[in-house]
Amino acid sequence: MSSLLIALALVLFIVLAYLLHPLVWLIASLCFSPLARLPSPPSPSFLLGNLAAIADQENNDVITSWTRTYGSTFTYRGFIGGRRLLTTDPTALNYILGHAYDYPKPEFVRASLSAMVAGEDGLLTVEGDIHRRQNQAFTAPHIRSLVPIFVEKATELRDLLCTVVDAPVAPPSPPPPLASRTPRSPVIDSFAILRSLDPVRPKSPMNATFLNELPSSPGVVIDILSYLARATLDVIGSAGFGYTFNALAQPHPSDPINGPAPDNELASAFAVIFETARKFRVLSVFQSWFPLLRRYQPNGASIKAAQATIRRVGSALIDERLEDIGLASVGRTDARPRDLLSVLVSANDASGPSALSREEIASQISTFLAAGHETSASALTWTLYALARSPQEQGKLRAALLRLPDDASTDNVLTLPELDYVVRESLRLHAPVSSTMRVYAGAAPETVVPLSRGVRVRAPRPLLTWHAPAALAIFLSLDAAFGWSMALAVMLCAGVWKMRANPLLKGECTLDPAEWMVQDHVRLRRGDIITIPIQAINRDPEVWGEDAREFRPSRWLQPPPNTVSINGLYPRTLTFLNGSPINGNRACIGFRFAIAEIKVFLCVLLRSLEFSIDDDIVIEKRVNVVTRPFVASAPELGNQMPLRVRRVLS
Ligand code: HEM
Repeated sequence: MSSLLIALALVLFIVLAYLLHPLVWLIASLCFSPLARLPSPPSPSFLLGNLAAIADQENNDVITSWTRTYGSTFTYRGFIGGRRLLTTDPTALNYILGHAYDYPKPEFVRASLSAMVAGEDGLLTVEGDIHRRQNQAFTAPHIRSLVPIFVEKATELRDLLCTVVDAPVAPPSPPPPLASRTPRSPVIDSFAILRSLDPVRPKSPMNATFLNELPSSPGVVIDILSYLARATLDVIGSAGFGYTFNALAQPHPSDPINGPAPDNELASAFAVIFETARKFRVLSVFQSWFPLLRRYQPNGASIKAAQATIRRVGSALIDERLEDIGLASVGRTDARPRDLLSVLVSANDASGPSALSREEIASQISTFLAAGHETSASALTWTLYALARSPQEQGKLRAALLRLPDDASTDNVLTLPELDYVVRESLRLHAPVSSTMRVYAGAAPETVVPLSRGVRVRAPRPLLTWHAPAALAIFLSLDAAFGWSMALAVMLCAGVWKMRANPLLKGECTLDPAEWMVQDHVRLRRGDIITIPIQAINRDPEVWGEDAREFRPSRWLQPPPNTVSINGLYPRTLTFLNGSPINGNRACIGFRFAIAEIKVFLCVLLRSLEFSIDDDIVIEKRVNVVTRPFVASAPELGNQMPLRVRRVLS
């Protein structure tokens, strides 16, 4: 009987240890991680630490205020007080991002991303060898050939907006029937297409045929985010995997951001997955620490159905690509832009050692969508917002775009300095992905990250102070008086009380210079989490000067010398993450795609349309994977960007 009890107790202990080991790890790291010696802002909540402030950093600018108080490297509190390193130090960032395989995304971030991309094999989530293989297969030499798709979709959007502006009360034309495959146009390397597609513009107010085009025309307020979200969904469908979502052609989608094109099965399936992955719930915080809880999904059945749809459609798309490759090998092919999936399938030597499996390729479809749809929509939305707030900059850019020659080539547009400066400035100021995370997972249990700006570290205290002998004396006298168990209980209570009063554990930082010393490196223990505040780094006044928060494209004519320290893929910003190719590079693989898409859309839209924003509208940001706008006075209406749109008079 007693051996049965012991066995049961052992099993119970093992189960409890398994369930609670993340908690034990967290408490141990609170005491033993070298991060415990770094300053930390006060934590307003025991359970969620500073997570709420971090989530709202775009509006409250909390990181700038913390860096002003604690320096460029410090910690903040996560779940039950767990410390996370936050650094804007350029040397530390280059080091961490440049050693990508020692600093992968934390496990809980990968788990939530793979839930979003409906698979564990997407480029966003895999690490190490698998990532290396996929990266080799995923090259971007075909981005230029995709430009006609961008032009086509931008033109469709412009025409749709013109229709709305011309007839504000009439709904746009009904959608054409949905098809699963994009009819692809031949490759055209000329922006002459823009001229031929420019809509007829009124010559003067006297000749204007539309009331809206008179100079006094108030224009029409349009939620530009919903239109851009649908346009970029169409773009990634066509250019990413040759699939027609026809989202732009949907006249009145009920929820264009979260649930576009409801009668399109793939769009509906993605809407289910993304909506679930995006919801911030306290449950998600617990799920990130206790993997067992991830088995519970509030709408598990619909997620499974959505994943099955994505797999089925993905598989059919791969079959089509393989068929195309077969036709091409016997010389039966036409000159049309090849979508990214085609490139991936044809670059995949199925018999070679680094071949991607069918599942790995299929995962890329959802990866392209997850990574390349809302990011581009967000970037375009914020660029139009910035231009709407700066009519002068908008006018300058439009004038440059209208000066482009009739036979302008793709290169003429993509390298136009005025357009380039606006895109750089907008992506610096409004990075669609405003932060990311890494975890130290190197071979050594502890490591050192170099810093250029230094870090304050609490000076070590001598191990043996008078406290230790005093505590021993008290324990012995309590033991003599009341027995060892009572003595132990009293000592434990006293210990907990003392720990609560400890500023280190309370999360307070008095910054008393006597207590702190400055180091040129920061120590990390395996498992320590690092937050990379992309947006805060892009706006760092130490790098960009005191006007870092202003939209001033001309700063790119001669960027401050300091900015070279930010080794971004898109130079001098971290918007697409790092540009360092050493030791595994986890920067944005779709960066050329995104830049070309944004530039083409701006070129097509701004030549014909003018954007402004009413003075009484205050826009704030909500960050959930991607940064989205909402109207401060009407947050219940969800994400939107109401801009006033008018036609441009020639
Ligand atoms: C303005 C638009 C975009 C922005 C700001 C952006 C930003 C980023 C960032 C910051 C990362 C790194 C995330 C991390 O490791 O924590 C990333 C990764 C990635 N992006 Fe983008 N992205 C954009 C558009 C695109 C597009 C259009 C595509 C595809 C067509 C794409 C595909 C990817 C992929 C596959 C990764 C994972 C790369 C890897 O881990 O090796 N992105 N992106």
